[in-house]
Amino acid sequence: MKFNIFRSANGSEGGPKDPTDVPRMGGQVLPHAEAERPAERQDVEIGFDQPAPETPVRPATSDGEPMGPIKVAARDVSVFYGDKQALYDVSLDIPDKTVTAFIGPSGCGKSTFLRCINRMNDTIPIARVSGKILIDGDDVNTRAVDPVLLRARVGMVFQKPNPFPKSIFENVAYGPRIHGITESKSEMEEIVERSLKRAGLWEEVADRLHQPGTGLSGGQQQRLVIARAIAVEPEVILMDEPCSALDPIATAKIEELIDELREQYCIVIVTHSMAQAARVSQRTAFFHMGRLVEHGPTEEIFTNPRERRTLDYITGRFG
Ligand SMILES: Nc1ncnc2c1ncn2[C@@H]1O[C@H](COP(=O)(O)OP(=O)(O)OP(=O)(O)O)[C@@H](O)[C@H]1O
Repeated sequence: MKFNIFRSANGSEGGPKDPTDVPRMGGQVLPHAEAERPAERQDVEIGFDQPAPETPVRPATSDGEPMGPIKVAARDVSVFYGDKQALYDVSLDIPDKTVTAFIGPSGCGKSTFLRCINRMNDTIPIARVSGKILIDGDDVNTRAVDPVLLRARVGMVFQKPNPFPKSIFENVAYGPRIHGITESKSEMEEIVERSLKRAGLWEEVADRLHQPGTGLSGGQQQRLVIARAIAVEPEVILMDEPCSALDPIATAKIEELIDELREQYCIVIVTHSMAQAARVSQRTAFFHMGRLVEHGPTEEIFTNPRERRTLDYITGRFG
């Protein structure tokens, strides 16, 4: 099922049922003040006469492994926090069915750019975004797009696992229920089972679905959060340092899962770990001081970067 992220002409949403009584973003419950911020704040009118990029299948890796068509296209994206500019004219094509890693020193704008993709920057009162983010050619920064529906289409996984204080079952069923994906009990059970299986968690929780999600280990909680995101059938999954709070074994499981999920989704991961970027991604984008310095097949970025700054960063000279 593909969500229609656009509001209908009368202002109601064009997608599935979207109750406004439960503020949430990327599957995460939000304080009301944040969730109720007007969606229109970020609308931008910037000249953009380039069409959405063509979507040929082209190599993702230097040895020619194919990648999917372009899913997310960013054009001249800048972000300001008050008077301070955090991101400068970032243009980047992000392919489908591929893992793209964002790397760069602390404060270079990786998370800021990630949050542009599902309009999470809307939740930061002083943030202002200009430029275009297109998903399958649709500009996400227009009045017509409902950010809540957008965030179902573009799921997000955070650094710290954030299951709801509900049962394992309810954590996963929550999204499909509020989006009106199904009202049938048996269908919901199927969705929950399928999502937990895809997230590699089913075997570990099948016999305790009605126990609290918060009772799971950190790594299991992170896979539960991924199952929750998957349950609403997103097209893009954004991960902001998803393993930084996990031990090496839990990290390995999440990395394995990311590798499996890329067959189906466009995945973008922010990571501080160069080794992780090398292990899980096929494409890498290197940011420095708010600018996208270079991007390309991960292997090329790590073995033969074009820019001196990239070389210095990956060899540990700064960062
Ligand atoms: N909510 C905010 N309010 C004000 N400034 C912010 C906010 N979020 C980020 N910034 C600033 O924007 C810049 C980019 O921050 P961002 O978090 O995107 O970088 P990052 O590369 O993801 O860093 P890290 O790797 O440390 O998470 C930094 O200078 C940061 O201080």
